[in-house]
Amino acid sequence: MIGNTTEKERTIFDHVENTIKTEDREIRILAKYEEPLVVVLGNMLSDEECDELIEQSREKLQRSKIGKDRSVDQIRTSSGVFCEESETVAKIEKRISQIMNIPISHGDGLQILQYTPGQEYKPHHDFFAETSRASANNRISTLVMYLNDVEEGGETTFPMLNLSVFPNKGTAVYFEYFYDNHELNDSTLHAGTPVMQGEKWVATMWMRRQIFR
Ligand SMILES: O=C(O)CCC(=O)C(=O)O
Ligand SMILES: [Fe+2]
Repeated sequence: MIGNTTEKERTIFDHVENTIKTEDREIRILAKYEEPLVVVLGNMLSDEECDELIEQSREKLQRSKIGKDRSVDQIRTSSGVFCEESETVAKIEKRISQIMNIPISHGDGLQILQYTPGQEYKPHHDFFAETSRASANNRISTLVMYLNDVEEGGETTFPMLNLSVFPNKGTAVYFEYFYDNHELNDSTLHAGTPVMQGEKWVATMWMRRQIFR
């Protein structure tokens, strides 16, 4: 029914069964929130892949902290680094592209974040405000992959949906915000709550509407 505002919005993520068969891995759909679409995915990454991404990035984070003024960002207190290309990264990116249903050339690149106790990512949107230059090729969807188990804290919360996703090694949360209804986009507001104990590592892929790299 075209023009009927109660009609469900079209989604990018078009997987219907409980399993997504990518070229090299079977991903499980564990939970779904319908509008806006938020999907919790199991078996996204192997333990070895998670460990490799963490180890690669730990060294780079240490290097990037030297000499850089560690100015305090009020919104995001974690440390982040973009992955360098490697065989593992290429394999994971191919899988991500099949899950997110968008060519990987639309991606920002794989960003690794590390949170130590007390660190957090305050509520934010992943898309850019219409007034910003970056919005010319805005982000439309996100995949956050959990690279380790967190002892306490560090949930990804969606405060407008009253939804919390707990970090579990190898699982992921997907959400999208390219809807015609801007209220749906706005309701993808999300946060990484403070880590209470242990470390939290995530890998994030943001996809753009058009080719980005
Ligand atoms: O760490 C999290 O749980 C959320 C990360 C996030 O929001 C992002 O990378 O855009
Ligand atoms: Fe985010």
